[in-house]
Amino acid sequence: MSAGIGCRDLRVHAGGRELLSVPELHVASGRTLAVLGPNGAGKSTLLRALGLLSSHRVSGRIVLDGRPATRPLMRQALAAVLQRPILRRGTVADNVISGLRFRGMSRREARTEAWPWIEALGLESLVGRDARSLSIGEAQRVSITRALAAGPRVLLLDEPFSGLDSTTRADLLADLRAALTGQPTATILVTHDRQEALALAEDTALLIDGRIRQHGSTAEVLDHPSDAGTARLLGYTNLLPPALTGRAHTLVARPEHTQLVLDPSDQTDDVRGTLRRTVALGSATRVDVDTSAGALTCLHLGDVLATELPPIGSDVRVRIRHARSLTS
Ligand SMILES: Nc1ncnc2c1ncn2[C@@H]1O[C@H](COP(=O)(O)OP(=O)(O)OP(=O)(O)O)[C@@H](O)[C@H]1O
Repeated sequence: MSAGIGCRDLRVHAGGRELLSVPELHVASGRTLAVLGPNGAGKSTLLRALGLLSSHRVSGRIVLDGRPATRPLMRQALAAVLQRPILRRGTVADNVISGLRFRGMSRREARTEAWPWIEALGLESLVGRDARSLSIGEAQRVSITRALAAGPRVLLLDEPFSGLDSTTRADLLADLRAALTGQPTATILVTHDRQEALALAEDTALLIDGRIRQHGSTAEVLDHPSDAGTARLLGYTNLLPPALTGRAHTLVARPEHTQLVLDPSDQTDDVRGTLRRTVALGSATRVDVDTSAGALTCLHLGDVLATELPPIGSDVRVRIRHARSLTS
């Protein structure tokens, strides 16, 4: 294997059961992999095992830059950012340079080395602030800057954006992506949010029940669910079996691609069902429809006036504007 981090035949056991089984995975230096999965899928278990940080029973090989990974090698190579930022006492600057100081650099050298990262992550105005006075978004920005300033060969990110509001999260993701570009760092982001995968990672692996179910370029993986489990994870929550569509395979569709037909003169052959409920979501209206083969969720973007919608219990037609075919 080339520069980066990877594993072969990785298995993790705890509490008498297998939590994870990954035959092979490699993240090359300079690339970012998102590990996307639902709660309990084993994402953190995988991250900790790869970083030699696991307290569970782990078997298999972890490879770092083409060599079997050892704890001392990994300690030198690795930086990690967790869901909750853990900052030391002192200023923001003290925190950002702490990784470099730990590696024996003088304070002055460490500040010079860290400054481009402070600029890249937009922390100039906060450097003198007491780290304990920061908001969670600012604190997470500091812990990411600290990790980057240490010049890691491997960066492990365990849901670091999940506690942030959507604007803070989008800004930090964009800044981090720009900061990582051109760096010789293999980055792994654990997340349950496909938008984060899209914003940060060139590659994505879908992890469900401790197994990687799909792996490839992020755009490809997010738009090509292979089975009902991965379809759900990727937001294709409407399942349309052949009985409903007359097609050879089950189709899956996102709610935003599924709409009620509101114009009675539009007579295209659509899926038929009964309107169960409507929910105003502000910028969109959700409409739930019961069909002979299960429920469908429609999402009408923009304002749909209540008067435009048929009454609850009406027979309705549902149009699927974009669907994927499941072959397994
Ligand atoms: N010591 C343990 N003994 C038994 N099972 C465990 C132990 N530690 C973790 N698990 C189980 O391992 C599975 C994977 O946990 P893990 O934290 O890796 O999932 P995750 O994908 O990171 O989930 P989340 O998104 O909720 O953080 C879970 O079902 C969890 O209950």
